Amino acid sequence: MSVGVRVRPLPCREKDMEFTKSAWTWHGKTLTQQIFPAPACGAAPKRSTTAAYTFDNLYPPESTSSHIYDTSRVVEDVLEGYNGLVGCYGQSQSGKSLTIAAMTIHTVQDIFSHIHATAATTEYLLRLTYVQVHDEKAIDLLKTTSQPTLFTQRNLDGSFALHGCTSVPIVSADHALALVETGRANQAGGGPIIESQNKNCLASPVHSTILDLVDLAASESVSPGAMPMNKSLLAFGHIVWQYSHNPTASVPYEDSALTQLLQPTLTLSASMALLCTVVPIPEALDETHRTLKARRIELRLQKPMPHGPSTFLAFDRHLEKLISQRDSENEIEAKVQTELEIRKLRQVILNRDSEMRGSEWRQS
Ligand SMILES: Nc1ncnc2c1ncn2[C@@H]1O[C@H](COP(=O)(O)OP(=O)(O)OP(=O)(O)O)[C@@H](O)[C@H]1O
Repeated sequence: MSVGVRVRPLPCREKDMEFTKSAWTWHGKTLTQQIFPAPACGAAPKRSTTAAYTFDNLYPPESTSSHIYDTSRVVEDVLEGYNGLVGCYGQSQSGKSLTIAAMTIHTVQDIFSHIHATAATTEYLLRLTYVQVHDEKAIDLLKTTSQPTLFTQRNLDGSFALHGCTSVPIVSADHALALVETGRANQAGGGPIIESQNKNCLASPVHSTILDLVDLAASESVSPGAMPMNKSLLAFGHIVWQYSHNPTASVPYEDSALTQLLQPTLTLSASMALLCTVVPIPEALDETHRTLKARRIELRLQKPMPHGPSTFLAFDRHLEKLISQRDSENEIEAKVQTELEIRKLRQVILNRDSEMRGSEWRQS
């Protein structure tokens, strides 16, 4: 997993500019912060100390979002068949939403370029989910009707299944971006589920990969004394900390709604990029110090097992086949039989689009 830091351009406030000149420096992949402890009442000022942090990538204020995207490389891994997670965290107003929005645009554009480039040999079905975690409740941001609140259930194998989550089949990059734009919210995440199969062999396995892009809540919501304490962000941070310090211990996904949702991608077998966003202003020094404690994590990438043929992709393909069979049938009786099969399959697809959709892919 790569951990990168994006330093936001300074807000135009002269006093901050002066302070910052002496408080922050960055060079290569290292950010050095000068810390000025507040003097006790009536006491002489304490001497400042410095703290240096080195990351896989450091993006100074002039870095572009496309450069950040290119260096994170998660989408390349996803297109090779690994699950992936891109998460942004940091203090409020540090650029989390701006960064994740840019990453989303590049991601969907690259996925569709890849789909077009390989369309001769591979068939794809892309679906999009988008969920917000608020007050430990998962809310379906793509649900246009009532009941947007989702619930997770534990499967026998210990994994979590998300029930009733909408996953909309996506036809183009613009379609995906319009959906995300419509539902955008804080502490929200989701992304494409990509199913692919060899076009020339119906019996070949179907590969299914998930990419989650997550805009995490502001890091102040887990600072000492924060009320209410954001349980999901805290649990997410614990898992990341555990991966870097004790990677063989069992992972406490059950601790929060967010970590249950991210179970397929918040794992050492998935490709992960974490981006810490920071604002180099005096008020943010303490918060930034906490944000920057993220450390490099060694992954053990592993592709998810391919599915059998009973997947979304196979349903759609089978429906197309039945329709063309019905249209070319000469016998009226055979036409009716095929029509009945088509209706049955349409019902299955309709059901798939409602209740079980979310849980099916989470179980995969
Ligand atoms: N790299 C950047 N370049 C220019 N402007 C930026 C950059 N990062 C953030 N900003 C600006 O700072 C403001 C806050 O950004 P953004 O909403 O992305 O922060 P956030 O961390 O998601 O905030 P919050 O936690 O409050 O939701 C916005 O006006 C945004 O345009």
